[in-house]
Amino acid sequence: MMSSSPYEPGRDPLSPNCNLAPITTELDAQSRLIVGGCQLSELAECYGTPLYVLDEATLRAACQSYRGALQRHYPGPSLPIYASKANSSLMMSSLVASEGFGLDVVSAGELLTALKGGVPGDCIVLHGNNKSDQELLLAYRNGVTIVADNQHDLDRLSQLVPVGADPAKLMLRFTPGIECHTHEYIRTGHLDSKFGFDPDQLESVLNQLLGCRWARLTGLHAHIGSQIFELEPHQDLADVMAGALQLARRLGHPVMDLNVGGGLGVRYVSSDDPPSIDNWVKVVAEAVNQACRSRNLDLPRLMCEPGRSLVAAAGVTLYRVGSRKTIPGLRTYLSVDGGMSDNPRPITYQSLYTACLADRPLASPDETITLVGKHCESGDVLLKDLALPYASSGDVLVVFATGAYNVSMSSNYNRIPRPAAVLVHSGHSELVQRREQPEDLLRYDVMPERFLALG
Ligand SMILES: Cc1ncc(COP(=O)(O)O)c(C=O)c1O
Ligand SMILES: N[C@@H](CCCC[NH3+])C(=O)O
Repeated sequence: MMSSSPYEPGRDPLSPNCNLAPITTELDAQSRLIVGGCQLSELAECYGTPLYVLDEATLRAACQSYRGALQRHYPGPSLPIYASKANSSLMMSSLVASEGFGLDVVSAGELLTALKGGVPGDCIVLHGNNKSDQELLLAYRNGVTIVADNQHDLDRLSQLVPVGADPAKLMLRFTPGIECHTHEYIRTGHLDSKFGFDPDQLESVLNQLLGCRWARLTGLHAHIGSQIFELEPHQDLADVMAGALQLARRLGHPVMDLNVGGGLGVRYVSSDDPPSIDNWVKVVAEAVNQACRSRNLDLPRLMCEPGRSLVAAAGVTLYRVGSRKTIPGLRTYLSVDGGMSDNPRPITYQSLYTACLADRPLASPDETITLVGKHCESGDVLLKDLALPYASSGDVLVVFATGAYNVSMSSNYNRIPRPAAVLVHSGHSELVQRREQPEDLLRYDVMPERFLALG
């Protein structure tokens, strides 16, 4: 049996998305795993489990790779924007802002988190295919750019912006009609998508916005999907978007922003081999540059919206091993103290992960187990066919690359409290999200009075 250790020294520290583990991962003298200078099993002891751990150096390395690559490969202005749906918190908002990033939000909750985390309103864009009036107003009042996804957005905004007041800053999202290979739930660029205007509608929407006082069109947006390893669809997108930019300018909109979305994939298992951040940016930047030059267009400000590739590799989740059940000749189930409520990706997208024991990452495996959570659901499987040294109750197990779309998609299924999250850096750990307690889950329950009267 092969060891499934994610400890891969020497992989690309400049492109965290190409690594299984955070870039600061190392072993101590007893071959126990250390991340950000902190021993993982000590973090589990100190903060309890399940525990989300985020490595600050990995987060900053990913941000700096995007920024550096945009500056190197794109001759015009640029602004990377963090897609905060991947992992939204006050700390993340503050960290990406300090790295010169803007931020993309899709709800009032994410928007408040960005603003309170210190991201200036004019560096935030609001997405969403069904924005509420409250969300539109909160965005408008804070100078946030609103990405109009459909006619409903335009109709509502035209009512909400006070007559004579500053116009809302608007981008138009359209579906570019580009297919890519990823799970069907996370594809967005094909025509049969709930997001964005149909490309055939673009001209009439652009005409509709000409001369309107309540909106100023600043840019165009498209996003083709998530966890994509191919580069060609992004090149095709650049060409489609440059065509749309040409149309908008010809019709009289002095549009300066071109937002090509996110989508760069990450390495979850050793067979995954995504492009590096530098390569992705280079291909996108060159394609936009070339598509604009061939149409004689002044270069727009290039915006991109990475989510997963910025945070996935920075995160690991720590669990404690609990019960085991062996069905002779069939399978051994090993249970941990979390599961589909803290990581719904395996049950939602059949996503694969890599895991090992925190204190024995290099030990030879003794058995192949199925790693399951504690939820009342047979599909609550975190990893199938995981080769591990024999794990006893109480051992700390690490699942890698959980920084993206784990805490942000977590739930309280079975009334299980959400885990705490800590940030690690140079041997220090800081709490960035408190652990929920069972009592917290009752906070919004209301017992109807007539039930109380029944005693
Ligand atoms: C509009 C938009 N921008 C950016 C992203 C971020 O994508 P990713 O996490 O794949 O980089 C998404 C998610 O797919 C999205 O819907
Ligand atoms: N939640 C998805 C990605 C969705 C991207 C948002 N449009 C995932 O975990 O892969």
